[in-house]
Amino acid sequence: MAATDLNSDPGIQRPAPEPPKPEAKITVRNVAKVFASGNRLTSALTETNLTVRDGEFVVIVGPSGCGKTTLLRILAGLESPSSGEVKIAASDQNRPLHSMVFQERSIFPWMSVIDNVAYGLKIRGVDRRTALAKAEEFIGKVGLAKFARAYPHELSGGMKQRVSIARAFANDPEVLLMDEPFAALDEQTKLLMQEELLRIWDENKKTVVYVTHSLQEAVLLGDRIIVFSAHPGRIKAEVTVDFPRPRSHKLATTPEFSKLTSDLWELLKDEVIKASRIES
Ligand SMILES: Nc1ncnc2c1ncn2[C@@H]1O[C@H](COP(=O)(O)OP(=O)(O)OP(=O)(O)O)[C@@H](O)[C@H]1O
Repeated sequence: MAATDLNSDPGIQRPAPEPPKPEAKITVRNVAKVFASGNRLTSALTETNLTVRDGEFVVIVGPSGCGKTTLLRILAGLESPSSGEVKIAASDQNRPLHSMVFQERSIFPWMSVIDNVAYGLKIRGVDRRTALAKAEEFIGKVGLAKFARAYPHELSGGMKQRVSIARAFANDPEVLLMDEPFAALDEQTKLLMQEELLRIWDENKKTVVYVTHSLQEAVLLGDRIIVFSAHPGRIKAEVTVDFPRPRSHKLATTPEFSKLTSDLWELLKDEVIKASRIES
C-alpha cells in the first residue's frame, strides 16, 4: 500500500498532534540515605524514585521522621545520598539550581527587606540596579511594597516568611524547595500565604517540591501528591490533583476537595500509626 502524504490531500483529517511531553526537571533514582551518628546508623530513605516535570508543583506528605526533609536537603545539595542519584536539569547556566524556603525564618536580621530579597541575585553577580528592581518586583508581589526598606525586627512572622518567599522567587531558581514554609504561622496568616503562593506560582510556574504535614494544604497547592511510608521512608503512593487553576480556598468548600483529602488520609493513616509506634 502506498504511503499517504497527509499534507498533500486537504480532504484527509490529520491526527491532532500529540501535546509535547514536559521534560523531567528533577530525577531521583534509587536514592537511599543512611545517617551515621557515633556507632548508630539511621536509615532515613530507601529506594526513592521520583520524576518531577518542568513547571510541576509536587507536594510530599508522610509521617514524622519518614525522610521528607532529608529528601529535600538532598535535592538542595545540603546532604549527599548514600546511594542512587539526583539530577536537576539546568535550562540556563546563569540561574541557580535551587532555592529553599524553610519553616523557620531564614532571612538576615541585619539586612533590609530589599537587600534580603536581592541577596541571591547580587551573589550571582547581577548588577545592583537590576537586582534591586527584581527584588522590588517580588516584594510587591508578596504585598510588602511599603516595607521594602524595613528591617526584619520590624516585621511580623508572616511578613518575614513573605520575605523568604519573595527572595526564593526573585532568585529565579530552576526549582523551588519548600519545607513546611507556613507551619509556624497562625491559621489566618497561613490561609493568606497559601493563596499568595498560589497566585505567585500561577504567574511563574516554577517547578516546586513542597513538604507539608497538612493534607488540605497538599490538595490545595499540588499538581501531584507523593505519599511517603513510615520510617525509613519510601514512596508509598502518588495522587494526581486535577482541580483546575487558578485555585483559592473556595476549592476547600467543595465535596471533591473533601473526598480527595479523606482518600489521602486513608493512604497515610497506617503509616502515621506505624510511625507513632516507632517513636514510642
Ligand atoms: N543529620 C542527621 N543525623 C542523624 N539522623 C538524622 C539526621 N537528619 C535526619 N536524621 C534522621 O533521619 C530520619 C528522617 O528525618 P527527616 O527530618 O528527613 O524526617 P521528616 O519526614 O522530615 O520528619 P518531620 O516530618 O518530623 O520533619 C529521622 O529518623 C531522623 O532522626
